[in-house]
Amino acid sequence: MRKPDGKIVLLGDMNVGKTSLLQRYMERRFPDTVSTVGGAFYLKQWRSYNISIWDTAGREQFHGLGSMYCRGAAAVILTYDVNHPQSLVELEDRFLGLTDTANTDCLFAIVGNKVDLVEDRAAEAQEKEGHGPGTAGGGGGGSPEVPRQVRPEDAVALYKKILKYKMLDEKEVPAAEQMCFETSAKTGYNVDLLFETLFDMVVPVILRQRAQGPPQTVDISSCKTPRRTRSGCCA
Ligand SMILES: Nc1nc2c(ncn2[C@@H]2O[C@H](COP(=O)(O)OP(=O)(O)OP(=O)(O)O)[C@@H](O)[C@H]2O)c(=O)[nH]1
Ligand SMILES: [Mg+2]
Repeated sequence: MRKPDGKIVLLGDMNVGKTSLLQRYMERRFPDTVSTVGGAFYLKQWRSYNISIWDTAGREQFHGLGSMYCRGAAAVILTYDVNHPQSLVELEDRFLGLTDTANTDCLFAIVGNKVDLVEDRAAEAQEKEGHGPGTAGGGGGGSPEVPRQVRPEDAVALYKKILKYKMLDEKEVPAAEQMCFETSAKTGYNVDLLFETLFDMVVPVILRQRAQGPPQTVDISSCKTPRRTRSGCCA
């Protein structure tokens, strides 16, 4: 198997839908999932590049593994559930520190999943107000207020905090609006957009890394053969 050219890692609290997002993208379906143990990866060929996408466990007991999975990552997808504000807070408190082992030019995407549930609640609220589904788009009072738990602006604020934490200049990295997504693994909403936007962004990172060469490699062919001393040590 050819070594992957780049690595993308999904991080986030348990139950936010990391495995479901990856399965929706790779297998085009929304199967029942079990809580992930450790981690697993898929290989995706994108243009002429092999990209590994790592799914990690959100459960606290596997937390220590996170920084290992992030080692050398070209992009990290920080995932939360739009219906659970605490899952966004956890990204900053618990998961961001794990990305210290990623590449220095690692890209960050912030993904609010399960957006279909927001729409479900909106439909329920609409029904309660006496507008059946048949009246949808019929004007009148318009959509009722959606009982939204996490607003897109909250994700943008986190993205900006990440740039500060990483000491990155806002002008030199993709804009927050480009890197914050709302998705539904259940319906497939924005799932292709998320992964394919990242693949396109990761390719130049891979090319840059190749041009720079592997950072900590010693070229042994350029080393002189050591002279052996009588004691057997090298001089
Ligand atoms: N309604 C809805 N449910 C979802 C969505 N994505 C995932 N789920 C459900 O949420 C639950 C958890 O999904 P997983 O993909 O296993 O979550 P995870 O983040 O991988 O969880 P860990 O592996 O424990 O870290 C499952 O019951 C999924 O069916 C979504 O977009 N919409
Ligand atoms: Mg999982």
